[in-house]
Amino acid sequence: MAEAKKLGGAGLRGQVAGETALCTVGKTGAGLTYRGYDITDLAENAQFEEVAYLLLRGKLPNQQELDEYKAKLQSLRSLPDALKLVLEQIPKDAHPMDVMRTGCSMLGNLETENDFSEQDDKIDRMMAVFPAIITYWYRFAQEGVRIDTANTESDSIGGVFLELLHGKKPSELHERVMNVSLILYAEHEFNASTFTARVCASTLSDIHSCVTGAIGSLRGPLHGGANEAAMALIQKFQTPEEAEQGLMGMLERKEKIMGFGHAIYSDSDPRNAIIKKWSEQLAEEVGDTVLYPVSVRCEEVMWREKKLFCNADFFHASAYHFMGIPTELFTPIFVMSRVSGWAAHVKEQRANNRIIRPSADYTGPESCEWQPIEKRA
Ligand SMILES: CC(=O)SCCNC(=O)CCNC(=O)[C@H](O)C(C)(C)COP(=O)(O)OP(=O)(O)OC[C@H]1O[C@@H](n2cnc3c(N)ncnc32)[C@H](O)[C@@H]1OP(=O)(O)O
Ligand SMILES: O=C([O-])CC(=O)C(=O)O
Repeated sequence: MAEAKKLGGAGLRGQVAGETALCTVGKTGAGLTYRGYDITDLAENAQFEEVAYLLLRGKLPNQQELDEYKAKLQSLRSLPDALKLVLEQIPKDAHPMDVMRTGCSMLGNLETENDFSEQDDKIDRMMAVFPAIITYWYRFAQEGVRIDTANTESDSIGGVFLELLHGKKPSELHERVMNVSLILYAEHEFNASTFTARVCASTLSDIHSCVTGAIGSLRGPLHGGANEAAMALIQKFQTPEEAEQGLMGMLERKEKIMGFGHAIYSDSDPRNAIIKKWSEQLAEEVGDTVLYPVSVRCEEVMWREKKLFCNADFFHASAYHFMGIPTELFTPIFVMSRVSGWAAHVKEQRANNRIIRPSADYTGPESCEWQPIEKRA
């Protein structure tokens, strides 16, 4: 087992900023658990809804609880007319993460959380309606159609997303891969977007504000946006040899390679092996002879040259692409999943709250003398 990564320096790295019972990340150099369950077991055996229930309600559901939870989510999939109207106003070339942010914020105006006793219902509603928000806007902006988001054959969040996006029930394989992907992305301790949510929660703000802020943090290419950036990278190359040459040049120019490295893991991200396996299977299904081999070569080169490994985002890029998902929708899928983790953290923060307010080392000027405006340079 690898040594734990040496943590220090800027970015609050290595500093404990609170407690959580939700997740461990890289505890022995690798490894990821949600409430004590290993990510590999969850990805192999669970439905995403079971994992969301585990995070949000504190235990794995029994069959009746799972059926009731899924039925509840199914009943909450329709969009309010006022939200549809807002989505229809958003430019067709907007970034879908901005659409998610606006959609979540508008939902908070229409269905405001007035009291924390309402938190579970508000969270269930967000879980149910996020796939509807993004696909309603996308299909309206791209095709001018107004889809009925409440009416689907699929009953899983991943299946509903694919069905609303493509206008037909997905294959079993695609629904399964979406399910695995949503499980892998659901929770990751005090990552940047979750910490954003917790800081917001610590002021006793409402759940929609916490999640809207978290969406903004997830959008950046150093965090969730890396899956889109990884797609842009691998699409540049036609062969593994071209990829090798391209990467060597980027490394020489000291460019960041998106989808590689991690703030906590030292030598692997346990989510990578899982999604890589599914990406390979999807590559076989679509007869791909370019993107998957290019991705594998990128992985080899980065490890050989820099000891940098693929994080969760890298093989998600090819996997999503093989399922016909447009690149700009990759990070919104992360939102559809991570809302479960964010919301679980908000609940945890609220249950034992103190406002999060660290200190800073001051580096500015000392004791300046006041200058009237006419005397200033
Ligand atoms: C789901 C997720 O959010 S996973 C993360 C997704 N983000 C990405 O894939 C973006 C690319 N990766 C990165 O930018 C970084 O690895 C981060 C943001 C994930 C972690 O950042 P840090 O904790 O600061 O990384 P770390 O301390 O390990 O960096 C060590 C060195 O490796 C370099 N490095 C780290 N990742 C990369 C990379 N992907 N490409 C090139 N160089 C890198 C750093 O620049 C640093 O070099 P330096 O010492 O010369 O400055
Ligand atoms: O933990 C992190 O810093 C980033 C990450 O992998 C995640 O949020 O899934």
